Amino acid sequence: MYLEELKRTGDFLTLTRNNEFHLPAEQFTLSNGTQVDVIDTGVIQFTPAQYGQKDIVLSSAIHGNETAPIEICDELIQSIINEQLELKHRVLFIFGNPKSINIGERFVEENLNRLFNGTHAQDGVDNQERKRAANLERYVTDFFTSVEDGRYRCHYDLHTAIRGSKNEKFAVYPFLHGEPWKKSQLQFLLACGVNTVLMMRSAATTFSYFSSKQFGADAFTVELGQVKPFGENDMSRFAKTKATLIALISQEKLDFGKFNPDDYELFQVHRTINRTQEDFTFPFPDSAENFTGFAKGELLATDGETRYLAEVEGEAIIFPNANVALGQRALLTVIPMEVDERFV
Ligand SMILES: O=C(O)CCC(=O)N[C@@H](CCC(=O)O)C(=O)O
Ligand SMILES: [Zn+2]
Repeated sequence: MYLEELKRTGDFLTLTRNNEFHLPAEQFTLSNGTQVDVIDTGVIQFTPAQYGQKDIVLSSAIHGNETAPIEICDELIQSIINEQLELKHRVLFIFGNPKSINIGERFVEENLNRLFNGTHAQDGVDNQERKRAANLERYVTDFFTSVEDGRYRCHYDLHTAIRGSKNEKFAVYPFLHGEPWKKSQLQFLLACGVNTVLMMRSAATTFSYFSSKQFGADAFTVELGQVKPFGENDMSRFAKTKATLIALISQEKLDFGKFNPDDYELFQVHRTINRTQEDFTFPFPDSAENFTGFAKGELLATDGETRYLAEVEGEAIIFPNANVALGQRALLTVIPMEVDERFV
């Protein structure tokens, strides 16, 4: 039904926004031999006739108001369908939460990025975001497992942060359960304009953790700047990211040259502070940026009767959000770390 329009315009984002919850699967082949599979609303897979060793997932709009990554992926999808960009590898694009894009909000009923790794099936709750998390898990599983074993897998889940950040772009490296972090991934992120990486130290319910844990994918949550409405993003700030993503999907191999540890600012998570009480506050204003450091003993947050004080000099705040649901993460704190033997 919708195929002729999609073939003509390549505008999968509009098609997705016009079908908030479901789109019937369809398939067609580009004249360059790439097979296009629309799997559901917001989910489209490209399979070149002769594909290389990489299986690549690029997701955006897991939070609907984080528009810059949506615009980047929209442009990439259009150039693939319009045949200006030819792929070397299998690629799955995902616009996570179409309805939340349309209402310009982080989520509709429940934060989609807290529902992966099976959390969508817990507590007897049912809503569209839970259904979507279950479906997205299934689509990613099919994408990674419908080809032979032993292929290279990666998943970049693209976001923007609610607050400004001292380090404008940064990535979250999901907990690897003791496996080493990869210098080549730091190099890829640097080429995307992301020199700052946070190492998580525990399991999570995020999309990137799901792909990392379940499929051994090189997976990251990538924060590309601050949340802005459509049309207000300065796309020149994402030029390196877009160029590197294009290189990833259209070139056999990427060459980053020699690894230099001085190119990076690395942090490890010091602790996670959850909101457990209605009365949860921060002592700092909404203008306080991610990566702001606090002196040892300074107040970081108050959760009911509990006062959280900085435990180490320079403990820095990431993603402070006093409005999260009870039981959810309201703040991460991080401390600097160096490249050492745990990186390969
Ligand atoms: O700026 C904020 O407060 C949140 C930005 C955002 O959506 N971040 C992700 C990070 C996911 C991760 O920890 O890997 C999120 O909170 O879901
Ligand atoms: Zn987000």
